[in-house]
Amino acid sequence: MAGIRFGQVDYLNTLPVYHAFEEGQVSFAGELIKSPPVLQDKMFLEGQLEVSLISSITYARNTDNCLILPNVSVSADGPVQSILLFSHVPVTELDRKVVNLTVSSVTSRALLKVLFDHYYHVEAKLCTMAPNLEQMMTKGDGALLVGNDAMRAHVKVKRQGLPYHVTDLGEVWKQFTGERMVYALWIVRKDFAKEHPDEVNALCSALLEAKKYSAVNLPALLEKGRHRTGLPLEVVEEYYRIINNEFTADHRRALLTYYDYCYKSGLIEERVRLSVWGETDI
Ligand SMILES: C=C(O[C@@H]1C=C(C(=O)O)C=C[C@H]1O)C(=O)O
Repeated sequence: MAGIRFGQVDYLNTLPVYHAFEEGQVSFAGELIKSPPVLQDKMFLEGQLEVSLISSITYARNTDNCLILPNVSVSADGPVQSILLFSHVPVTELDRKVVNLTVSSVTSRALLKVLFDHYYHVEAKLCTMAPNLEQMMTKGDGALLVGNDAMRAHVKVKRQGLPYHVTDLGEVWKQFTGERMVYALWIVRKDFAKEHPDEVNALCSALLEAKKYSAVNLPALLEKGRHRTGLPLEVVEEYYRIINNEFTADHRRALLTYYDYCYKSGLIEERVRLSVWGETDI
């Protein structure tokens, strides 16, 4: 019996999927391993995890040994509230300015580049930095933050009345393409899936059960999210109305649109096909 090493990104947007596992309400044959998204991508690619939440762009860059698990993603249809560009000037004035991008993200860094290239027509100098709003804004004209970091920074900007422009990339992407945005996918290593199809099927069922558990136990999920992030309850509530963990035909079309623009911006080398577990011959 193979123990699945199952990667967990400890962000508010993935908690609706992991909550039931953490509570021991739903189980699978293996263990959860927590880390930030970039490290998670690395661990998965190095073979230290069999299944993981992976940034959408990382899947596109590594399709050879990856299969998407069906029915699950991290996405939002329009404003997402956790992929935020803070800037001293309006985005259209960031041409030739320095924008510091969090090291914690991959998909959103590529999304910003796509929007700069194809929507804003802005050529900024993009640097990467640790996710610290103050330092990022001191050393540059803009700062891209994701996940809990972005949400905490936004609360701080509002509370302290900091004079920053705040741009929600999910909202801009929707204005630009009319599509939702798929930020991350749950992926299994193809070689593992080939050898252990029953375990992978069981995990897919467990993921569906886990999502259902969160939906029917929403108050407990909200409380856990609030406690874990220190964010106000109403912010967590609003966020869970926005974050979507499905993976439908609309999500797939939106994801392929994102990959198309990433390709046009030179961020991926080939056009991408989506290989989904249970639908693709391996
Ligand atoms: C929407 C988000 O999705 C996340 C964004 C990621 C990225 O930009 O690479 C990776 C994992 C996701 O959980 C977010 O964190 O705000």
